[in-house]
Amino acid sequence: MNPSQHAAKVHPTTYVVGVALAVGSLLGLFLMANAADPYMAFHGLVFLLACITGVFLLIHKHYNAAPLVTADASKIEYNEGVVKAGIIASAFWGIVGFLVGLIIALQLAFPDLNLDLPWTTFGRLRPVHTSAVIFAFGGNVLIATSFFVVQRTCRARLAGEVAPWFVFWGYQLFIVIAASGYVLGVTQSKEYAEPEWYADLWLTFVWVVYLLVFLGTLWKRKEPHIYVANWFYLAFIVTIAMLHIVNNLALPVSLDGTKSYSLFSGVQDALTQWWYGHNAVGFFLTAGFLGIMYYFVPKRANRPVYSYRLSIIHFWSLIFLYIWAGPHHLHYTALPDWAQTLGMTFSIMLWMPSWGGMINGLMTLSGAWDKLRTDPVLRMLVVSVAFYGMSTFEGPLMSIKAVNSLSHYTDWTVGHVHSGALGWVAYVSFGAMYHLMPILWKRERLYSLQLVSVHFWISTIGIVLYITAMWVSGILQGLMWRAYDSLGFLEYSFVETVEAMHPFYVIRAGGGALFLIGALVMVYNLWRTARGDLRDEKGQIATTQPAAGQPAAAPAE
Ligand code: HEM
Ligand code: HEM
Ligand SMILES: [Cu+2]
Repeated sequence: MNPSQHAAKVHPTTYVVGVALAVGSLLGLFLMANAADPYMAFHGLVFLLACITGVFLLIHKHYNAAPLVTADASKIEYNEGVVKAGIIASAFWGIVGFLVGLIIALQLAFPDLNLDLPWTTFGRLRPVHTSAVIFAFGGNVLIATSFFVVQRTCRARLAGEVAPWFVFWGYQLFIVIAASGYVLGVTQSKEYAEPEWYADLWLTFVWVVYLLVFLGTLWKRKEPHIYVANWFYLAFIVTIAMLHIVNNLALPVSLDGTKSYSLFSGVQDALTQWWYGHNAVGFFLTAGFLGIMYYFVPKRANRPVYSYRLSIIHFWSLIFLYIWAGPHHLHYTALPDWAQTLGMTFSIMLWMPSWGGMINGLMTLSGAWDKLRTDPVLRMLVVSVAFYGMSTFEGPLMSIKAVNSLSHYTDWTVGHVHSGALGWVAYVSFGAMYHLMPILWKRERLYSLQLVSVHFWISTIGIVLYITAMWVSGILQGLMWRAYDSLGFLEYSFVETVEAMHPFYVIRAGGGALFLIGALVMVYNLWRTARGDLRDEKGQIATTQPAAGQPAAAPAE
């Protein structure tokens, strides 16, 4: 089959998607014209524009389709375009998310920065930050790496041609609708599940297609064995679908308005929400990123996984234990006491499988520790695993009711979150992005390993400033709240405790700024790599890739 023959043949799914996009455009137009509130009208417009763009992309793809069968039939043509798009989106949303994080950190230190406008207040920007970093940055990293890893480890091209692109663009549309909604004040007020019912429905649809693409690729595999990274990715995709659907069960007030009411109320609502919230940590921020660890750490170190048996044991115990630990977010609330104790017990047990994963990741470097000296990308990956170990030690500690009575509601929690988020999630993502960049853009190596080192050190100092400031401020805050004088009166008024936090909030913002600068250095390095530039690390002169025949610079890995 030659390219022209291929381009002439229209795959039936192309028609189906084309018709769906046309219907979607009409729906968007209808909502724009008939919405019950201006926010729905705006989101109708966004949906309309997205569908029209989709039609153009479909037509473009049809006429520019690359031939799927190459001269060498034994070579598998991996779908790398969508992985590339995912990496670019990750870099973009990462910068947005870190920047908004820095802005809200500055707002806590200097409240005037709320600007007295509804759209720019802390309350609206905070969910923009959490969703941008977790779902937009983290989500795109997970989609991109899972699409890459499942193809390579199954030795099969990604299932579907339009479907993976639908997952990618559909997910970006969800992010835009969610974030613009927050700024306008559209929220159902469930932490990490703020988007309203229509955005939730859209995400459900996109997510099911994601699951089908992933399963379809596993199905086509030429490798009899399913590599452990895929187990973690699959657990992440399936469980997130379940959590998302149950926690978002709600009744919209009308089909053309944004507002809805949750099906749950009172303590049932709280329990469902934190079953969701905790397992979003367990399956989005942990299982998914463990999938990344299990592929990229062995690859980068060029060593096999330390223990395959340990990976299976810790996989099953991790997913079994995580799902019960949610009540540790509801200590000393109206939740029955036995449920709180159950949550605490499972959280403490969770320490073991978590450290099983950490040990497996770290010990994979046995015999390759020297590479840490020369390869800053591997260093980033290893430090991420160490942070994973640290935050999964701190978590079980904080779940103990006596400890939680001090830590709950304080900045200690925020510090715990960011040692996991910055140290583990972001670092393992950066490592994977650095590793993938030269492979996807067919470059000999990264533009500059020295710049990776610069990124590593700037952001490590940033993380340390962030989490130490939060430990001190959190414990100080907790102690001030519970201090009584000799007559039994509270020692401090609330505003005094707020004032005491100020210096730590300034330090945290400084740490966040360093983290953001580090990420900007990374984006620069990735961009130069994509362009094909190489930095001569000694002479510091930028050159382009060496021509054929010329000796290539020695790769540092
Ligand atoms: C430049 C980097 C970052 C800065 C300056 C920053 C700053 C902040 C601030 C100021 C808050 C609000 C804390 C409060 O309400 O008291 C926050 C919350 C949060 N951030 Fe970040 N952040 C950064 C990066 C990240 C990343 C990379 C992630 C995840 C991958 C993340 C996840 C979260 C989460 C989950 C919360 C909610 C915490 C809670 O409710 O306890 N952040 N962040
Ligand atoms: C064994 C593992 C872990 C356990 C047992 C655990 C336990 C806890 C506990 C007890 C809290 C405080 C609840 C409260 O007082 O409100 C908490 C909060 C949190 N943890 Fe962990 N943690 C673990 C690992 C992680 C990791 C690896 C991450 C991130 C990648 C993470 C992200 C969070 C977030 C985002 C919150 C804040 C939720 C909120 O209030 O908005 N945790 N965790
Ligand atoms: Cu939790």
